[in-house]
Amino acid sequence: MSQPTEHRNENFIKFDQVTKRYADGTVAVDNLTFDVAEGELVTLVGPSGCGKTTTMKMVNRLIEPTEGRILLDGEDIATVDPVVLRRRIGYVIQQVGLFPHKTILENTATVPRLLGWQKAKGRSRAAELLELVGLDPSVHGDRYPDQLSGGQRQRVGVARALAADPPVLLMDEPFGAVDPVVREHLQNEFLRLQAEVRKTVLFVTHDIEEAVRLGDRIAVYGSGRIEQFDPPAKVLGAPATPYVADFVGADRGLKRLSVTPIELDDLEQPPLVRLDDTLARAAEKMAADEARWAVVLDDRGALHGWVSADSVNTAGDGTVRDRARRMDAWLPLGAPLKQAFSTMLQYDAGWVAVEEGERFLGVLTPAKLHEALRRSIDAEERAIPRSAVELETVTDI
Ligand SMILES: Nc1ncnc2c1ncn2[C@@H]1O[C@H](COP(=O)(O)OP(=O)(O)OP(=O)(O)O)[C@@H](O)[C@H]1O
Repeated sequence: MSQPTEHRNENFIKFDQVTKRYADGTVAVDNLTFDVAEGELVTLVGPSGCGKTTTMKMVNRLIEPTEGRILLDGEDIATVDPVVLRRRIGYVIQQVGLFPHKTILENTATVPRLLGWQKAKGRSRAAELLELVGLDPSVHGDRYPDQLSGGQRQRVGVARALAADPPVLLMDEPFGAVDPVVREHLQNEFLRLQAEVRKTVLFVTHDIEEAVRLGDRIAVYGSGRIEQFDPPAKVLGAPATPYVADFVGADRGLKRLSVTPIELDDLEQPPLVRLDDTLARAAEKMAADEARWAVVLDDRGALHGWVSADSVNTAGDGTVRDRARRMDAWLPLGAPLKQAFSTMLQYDAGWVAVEEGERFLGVLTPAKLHEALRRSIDAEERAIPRSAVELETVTDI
């Protein structure tokens, strides 16, 4: 199902000077030009009435442009029969529109059945899809839509849109009607799913947090126009216009936490001791670094926990194993800073260990996290690597 990225078409969906003027004269979309790469997830974000839905519905020809062309994989969609076109495009909307008198399995198999698949093949494909979106077909498959929660119904909507394996997905506020906790859950699941199926996705939302979390790139809409079309970190770090800065909000520094990865240069290197080291040896290492604690690694070099200088100094003979405390707060390199921050809070810890595979790389402290965030903003504005940013002052927390 996945597309080989090396052959990725950089303009899989192409908007070429597209304008939509409704009969009453409203210009919903004004001379829009942008490209979406194959396998890319682009979020369209902006206030109500700015033209996001109109943009999206022109792709599956529910709305026809007044001027300009839209190309899908090089083909002008105006020349394609809309019914044929829509088979290549999955469509997920907020009010999922499941058939109330059909079971979940039958609902999911709707498109394969329309395409003339055998019933058994359609059902097995539907079961596969339900599993993919996190619903157990043996539990939920024979239920009816009103026997599912709102979040579960949205998942069925996604499964149904994927059923005929279309290369393109259009999603119009698909998670807009569920509460924030369920929404975050659905977003994470959708990201996991997208990593697997690699569809080319246009995703409409009015929620900047959602746009940032999901998009490979974000199109920030003003009235009928795109004000900025960039990756999330760039939109947050270097808003192209005062309008975008205002739209992404004063707390954009905070939002950046979720799109800024932990890098090797962000890590501190506390003294390292092994479980089998003697306490005397551990005390020596910490004294040499004037450190109040050391990270404890197990025999394989993976994180075991930590040991404090106090507990080592006051002990007699023995090994670190006797005094070490377990520490489960660790993250992989590249995890977002936001995850590091919430892990620190969850474990009430002054640091988190960062690993690659099972190899311990160093620790991230609150001061380093703050520094990484400041560097990333500066780096984005000046288009230089984060490690190249010189900070004038670094606040110790
Ligand atoms: N059929 C129509 N006739 C006239 N004007 C329309 C029609 N459909 C939409 N519009 C207008 O076009 C503009 C863009 O609408 P659109 O639905 O694309 O916006 P949107 O960004 O998706 O908004 P929302 O987030 O509220 O769904 C709005 O001013 C809207 O009132």
